[in-house]
Amino acid sequence: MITILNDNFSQLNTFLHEKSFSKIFILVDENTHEYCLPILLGNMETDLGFEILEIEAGEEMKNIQTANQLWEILTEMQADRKALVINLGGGVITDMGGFVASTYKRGIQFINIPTTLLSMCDASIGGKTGIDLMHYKNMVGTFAFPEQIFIFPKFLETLPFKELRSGFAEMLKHGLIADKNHWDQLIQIRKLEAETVIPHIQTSMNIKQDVVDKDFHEQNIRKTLNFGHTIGHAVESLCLQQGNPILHGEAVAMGMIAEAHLAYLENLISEADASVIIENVQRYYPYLDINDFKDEDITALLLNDKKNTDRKINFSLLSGIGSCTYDHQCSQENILESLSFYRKLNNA
Ligand SMILES: NC(=O)c1ccc[n+]([C@@H]2O[C@H](COP(=O)([O-])OP(=O)(O)OC[C@H]3O[C@@H](n4cnc5c(N)ncnc54)[C@H](O)[C@@H]3O)[C@@H](O)[C@H]2O)c1
Ligand SMILES: O=C(O)C(=O)C[C@@H](O)[C@H](O)[C@H](O)COP(=O)(O)O
Ligand SMILES: [Zn+2]
Repeated sequence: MITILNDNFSQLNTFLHEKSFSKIFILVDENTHEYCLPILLGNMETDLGFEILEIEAGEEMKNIQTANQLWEILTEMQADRKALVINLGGGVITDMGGFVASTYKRGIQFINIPTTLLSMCDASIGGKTGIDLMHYKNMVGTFAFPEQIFIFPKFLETLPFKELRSGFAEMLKHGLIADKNHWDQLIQIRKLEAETVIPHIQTSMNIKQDVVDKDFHEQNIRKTLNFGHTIGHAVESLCLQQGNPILHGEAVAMGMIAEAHLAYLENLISEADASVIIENVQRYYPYLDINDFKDEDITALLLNDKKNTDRKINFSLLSGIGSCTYDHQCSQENILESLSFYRKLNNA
């Protein structure tokens, strides 16, 4: 269940009061420790004891070493099966905290309190938890629902612009795959800031939740939430491998541009729709230089995508603005042409 919190966090307090947890473990990174934890602790009313678990910020921390440290700390602190993990942070924290909680002692309960735009609209919802393996994105993980998701949009007031823009990419994706009206509303936004995006969070969350409700384990329609991610994750992985990580939403924005062109090449959308999508995504995101990446290296990562079957790359591609297909296999020629198209945008 998703709840938008009042200023005094009363719904969270009721939740903590009604359940019989033994202890609370609050997972934060260094930034959510500084900016969000004081707000949570200032409003949280409970007799339960709590501990703060802090990790460094960033995608590079979303790995087995961090998970192992957290499992060890929970063990040393004698967290039992009635302990509650509160994930207070962005997608790295909700992915990591959900993964650690859903595997520790074969699963303890956790809640998500997302603090980035990306985690409010996307990562905190839907129960995908996980960590990266080497530079491969989200290769190890679980499907595990949080007990609750509590949204407090005012957390966005301290979020850096680049992070806000990263989350906006997933919102644009939600519009493109499922709701043209949402897309149309979003592209009216001239200046990305907390104030201009907050009114659109609820719609974006609902789109994600609706898709997940229909297909929790990603057997069919949930694959549409991966639009932009087949190429986007490959590029994000290569940047991670080089020790030069980019933000997830930046990779998704790049991936949506390349995959919009790919949908056109595969005769799924018109050239006019592809142009509208590409031009609008470009308005928000600076060009991401992929010239250092060879086609073979990108293709090798595409061949490891989680949506693949029988060694075939299954794309989730738009069939219009507001609709999306999945399990679409493209010609190798068109895949390479979509990368080449993206590279040329630099000089356009
Ligand atoms: N599970 C899913 O369904 C899902 C969906 C989308 C993305 N993801 C994953 O989410 C991750 C990206 O999430 P993200 O963009 O939230 O990144 P993130 O968790 O790294 O947070 C971004 C940055 O913002 C800081 N921050 C967070 N809240 C803040 C606040 N209120 N004020 C100031 N600083 C704050 C963080 O410390 C961090 O430096 C990726 O690993 C991606 O793969 C998962
Ligand atoms: O929830 C989903 O399903 C998504 O695909 C949402 C994506 O935005 C998100 O990045 C997700 O973590 C990608 O999942 P993956 O299975 O491709 O790793
Ligand atoms: Zn994503």
